[in-house]
Amino acid sequence: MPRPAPRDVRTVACVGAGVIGGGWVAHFLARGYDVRAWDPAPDAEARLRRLVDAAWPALERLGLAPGASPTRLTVTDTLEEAVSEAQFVQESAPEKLELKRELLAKLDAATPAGIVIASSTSGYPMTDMQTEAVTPGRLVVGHPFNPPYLIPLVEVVGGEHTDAASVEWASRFYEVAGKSVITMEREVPGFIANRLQEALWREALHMVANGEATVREIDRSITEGPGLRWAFMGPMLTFALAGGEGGMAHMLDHFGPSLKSPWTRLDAPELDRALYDAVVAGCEDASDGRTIADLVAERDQGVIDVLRATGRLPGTGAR
Ligand SMILES: NC(=O)C1=CN([C@@H]2O[C@H](COP(=O)(O)OP(=O)(O)OC[C@H]3O[C@@H](n4cnc5c(N)ncnc54)[C@H](O)[C@@H]3O)[C@@H](O)[C@H]2O)C=CC1
Ligand SMILES: C[N+](C)(C)CC(=O)CC(=O)[O-]
Repeated sequence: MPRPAPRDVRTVACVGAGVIGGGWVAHFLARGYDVRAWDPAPDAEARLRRLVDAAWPALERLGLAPGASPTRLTVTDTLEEAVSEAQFVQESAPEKLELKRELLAKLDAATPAGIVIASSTSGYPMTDMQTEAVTPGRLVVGHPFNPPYLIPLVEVVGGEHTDAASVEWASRFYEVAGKSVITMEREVPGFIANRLQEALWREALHMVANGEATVREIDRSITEGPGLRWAFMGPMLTFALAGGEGGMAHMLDHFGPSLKSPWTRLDAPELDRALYDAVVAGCEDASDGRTIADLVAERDQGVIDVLRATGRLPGTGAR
């Protein structure tokens, strides 16, 4: 099967169907693709269909592509059946390097020649994952954000043995499929957004471990503060405005020295039992009795509201 033009893709395979694989399945179904999914867990199909059913009301509110339907999902018994007729493959298996290496090699062997295979990895460079594949030139990273059916961004990057044409094809395909793409020129562990998120997360864990802030305060500090700005203006331009009429130059002259202040801690905290328990208990407390399903519905509505308010609601994806 030759590599189709991105616009001509009709069938997508999703391998690994947990939180992210399931989210990709929901996204591709809503965009009008036929989706073939495989996951080795015995309860995977029931879990996946529950996830799609829970996401569908939000996707209907956003607007479905013509012909989009959950009935266009086929869950297969084997990996080979999932990918044998796929025109694009999205891998979303657990974040374990050896597992990713073996799985990507299996996918490479089972997927028709030339078809692009993307990994959802949240941090491994493709160079480290493509070591066992016979044709690594078509393997790319396509890093999504949870839930992939609502958050537009995908970070796309190849490894040392990836063809530039595969990276370009994947970027174009994701755009056709309704995503907002950053195509990275070079590999950076954690890509762009996770490198930033992890810095914030690391400091949050330090604060919980040291009793400096509660989970609830940490979350409010973002949702009532910088998070409101970040939904439409990133941290760079936001800080340029901190320099008043002098813009970023004045901001750097004024606040640059504070980069060396003790707020910036470079080492990750030890994730020991006490910190683990404090973070889990803090999240339970901050949930105020809401279940995970309640929080998912609340998050989905919140993301839709923000996209709508900032004029970024995606189109229905008619191709
Ligand atoms: N959870 C998140 O917020 C995000 C996760 N990711 C990435 O997505 C990938 C999947 O993560 P999650 O969905 O969170 O994990 P998950 O644990 O929810 O799902 C993983 C799924 O993979 C299945 N699986 C296990 N072994 C497998 C194999 N050999 N082949 C295929 N599937 C297999 C499991 O049965 C499970 O359903 C990881 O690479 C992760 O780094 C990326 C962005 C966000
Ligand atoms: C927690 N995580 C590192 C797996 C998160 C991501 O990779 C992206 C996201 O959804 O924030």
